[in-house]
Order: sequence, then structure tokens, then C-alpha cells
Amino acid sequence: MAEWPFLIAPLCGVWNESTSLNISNIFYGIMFDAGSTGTRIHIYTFMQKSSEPPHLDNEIFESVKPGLSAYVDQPEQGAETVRGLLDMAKQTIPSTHWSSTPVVLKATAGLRLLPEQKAQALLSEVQELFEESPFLVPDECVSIMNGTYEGILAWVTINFLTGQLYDQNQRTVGILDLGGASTQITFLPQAENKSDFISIFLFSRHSIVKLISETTCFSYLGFGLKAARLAILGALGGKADESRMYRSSCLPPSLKAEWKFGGINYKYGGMAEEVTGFQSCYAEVLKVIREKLDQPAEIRSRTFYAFSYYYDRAVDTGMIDGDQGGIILVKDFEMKANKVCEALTETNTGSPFLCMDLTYITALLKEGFGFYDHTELQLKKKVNNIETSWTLGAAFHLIQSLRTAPE
Ligand SMILES: Nc1nc2c(ncn2[C@@H]2O[C@H](COP(=O)(O)OP(=O)(O)O)[C@@H](O)[C@H]2O)c(=O)[nH]1
Ligand SMILES: [Ca+2]
Repeated sequence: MAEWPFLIAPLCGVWNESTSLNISNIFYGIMFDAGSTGTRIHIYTFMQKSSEPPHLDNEIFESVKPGLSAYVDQPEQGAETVRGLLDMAKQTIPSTHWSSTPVVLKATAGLRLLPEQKAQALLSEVQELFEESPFLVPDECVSIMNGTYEGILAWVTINFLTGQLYDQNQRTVGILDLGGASTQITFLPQAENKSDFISIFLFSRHSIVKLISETTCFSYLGFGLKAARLAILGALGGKADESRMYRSSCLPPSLKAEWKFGGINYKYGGMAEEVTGFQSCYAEVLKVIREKLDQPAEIRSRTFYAFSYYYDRAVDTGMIDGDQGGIILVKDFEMKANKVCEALTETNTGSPFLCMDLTYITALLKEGFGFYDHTELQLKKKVNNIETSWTLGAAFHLIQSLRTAPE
């Protein structure tokens, strides 16, 4: 049985060309992320030399849009999008390894928001597809993941990739994930606070059990960037009205457009007669956020890594480099929001939602979670060439559980 920790070569410096000649075993894991805005495949390659722990060697990543929830009434078509990605796995992984490579799909907030029967129909189609495939299909290989778990697995990924899980004395980092339909904040709490116990990681001889068992995650369904747009427009909750025009001062005043999310078509536009700009937009956004989120005190003293839409919007507005990422302050989002919103009437920013998105991110960080203006955020899309996503944490668990399963 392999022992934790899995090691990643660039961090540990133990993997190089000469050692690669002694490889005794290569194995793979396929993790699908069925997100609210897209479906992604992560193919992880691990290498293991005889009695040593496995190394994560690399990741192959591909994605398709839209996500499964957009196929709410066409589950077979939804599964076809997964088939395309699975075919890619067949081209990537040698056929000799197919039957020992596990394939798992975990759906997040898009499917959590669907009526249960519709979500189940989509999952059943995918399950059938997996069972017909040549890969190893573990029990419960297709499911909806709970939001807390999603945050904890992302915390595992980022702290693993940044090397924080190797040494008990290292300071773990917190994570901020802003998806399309839900958002998570996860960190190591102070002893007396809310903790989530993640008993799945049974590495009895290693301190990681303790670290993980104390992780705190707050997950908020409906607070992802795209769900928040609907909430700000007044279109979230209740029955969606496809004929109604939803308006906001966060949008260009003369705008009239349509936008599809979760299989529903929304008409939306600006407020030609009213004041626009950052202040009025911020006031609208606050109505959605105020007193809806937790503000744990310890978040102010931790380093946070932020990715997904935090990253995308920072790239879109030139705050960070699209490949390298970067460090920004919470107030940088506010300054950018201010600038974009004040220019709503004059410029075409490319995305009509940019003012709303940046204002939402600002309000979420400051009024929602209670971050200070000067809190630093590390924005990363990849660390050591591996995607910052909950999927790696999930793949570790998957492989570990298969290796420790009773004979
Ligand atoms: N860095 C990184 N970002 C991702 C990955 N998968 C999704 N995202 C980002 O997550 C956001 C979309 O969230 P999504 O997963 O569709 O929605 P959710 O179901 O609410 O989590 C976008 O900003 C994507 O760029 C990934 O593998 N790596
Ligand atoms: Ca996600």
C-alpha cells in the first residue's frame, strides 16, 4: 500500500531524467469536474518506484462548454459532451492501462441547483457511458459532490501543490474558489471554531489526518459569479420568467440582451433613466450579500490563494498576467470595479457584466467574508503546471481508497 504524502517532483527535487530510467510503475486517474459552466477532464499520471510513494508526474486537462446543467432536458446530449472528453482519455492513456485506470465524475453547483430527478437523469446517462468504457468504474463513480467537500478538496490540492502538507510546521494557506453557481472559502481554523471532519483521508501514520480533520470550509450555493448575476437582477429563486426584462444599474444603460444559464434564457438590460456607476451598483450588490455569509476572524491573518472567477476577472481587466497570475490586494478589485463601472456609459468593455462581476467580487470579499482592503490574494491558475482545482484532492482520495480497499 502506498503511503502519504504523494510527492510532486518539482517541489521535492527528487525526480529527474536519470531517475526516470528506474520507473517501475506508471498509473493514471481520471477525474471529471462537471461544473456549472463547463465539464472538464483531468487525467493525472502518477509514477511509483518499487517501495517509494507515488509521484504526481503530470496532468492533462481539457474542457467543454456549456456544463451538464445546460442539458437539463436533453440528458443524452449532455452525456455526449462527456463522451468526447473520455475519447481523449483513450488517446492519452495506453490501452494496457485502461482497465486499471479509475474514472470518476463529480458534479458541483450547476447540478445541485437542478430538480433532483433532472440531475439524476443526467448522472445516469454519464454512469452508463462510464460502464460501457474500458476504464475502471468504482462504486459511486458519478455523483453530485457536496459544497463543503468541494472546498476541502480544493484546500488539499492547493496546500499539496504549494508544499504546505509536507511539514507540520508549515503554515497552510486558505483558498477562495468562485465558481459559476457556488463559492467556497476554506482554511485551517482556530481550535474552537467550526470544523469539517474529513475522515476519508485515513493516513494513520501521518499528521495530514490531523490537518485535514480540522479544515473549515464555508460553501454557499447561489453565490457563484453567474448565480450572483441572476440574484442581483432579481431572477434567482422562484420561477424564472423568460419573457421578463431584468434590469440593473450595474449594466450599460442602453443595453438590451439575452443570456442563457442553467438551460433558461434571461432577457436583461441597463437602466437608461437611472444613475449608473459604482456606488449604485455596489448598493444593489450589497442587498444580495449582506448578512448572508460567515465572517470568521482568522481569515484576516492567513494567506489566501484565489482562483476560478477571481482569476479570470483579474486577467480580463489586466490586473494580473494570464499565464503567471500574481498577487493583488482586495482593494485592487474595488479600484478596478470603480473604474469599469464609472465608464459604463462611454466604453464597450467587451463583457456587459464586467462592472457587475467586479463589484460583486469586491463586495463578496469585503462585506461577505470580511477581508480587509489591504489583504493580499495570491491569484493562481496553475501551480507547478497543475490546475488549481478540487479535482487533484479528489483524485488522491480516489486512488488511496482503491489501494486500501479490502481484498
Ligand atoms: N484554475 C482552474 N480553474 C478552473 C478549473 N475548472 C474550472 N475553473 C474555473 O471555475 C470557474 C467556473 O466555475 P464552475 O466550476 O463552472 O462552477 P461551479 O460548479 O459553481 O464550481 C471559471 O472561472 C473556470 O475558469 C480548473 O481546472 N482549473
Ligand atoms: Ca468549480
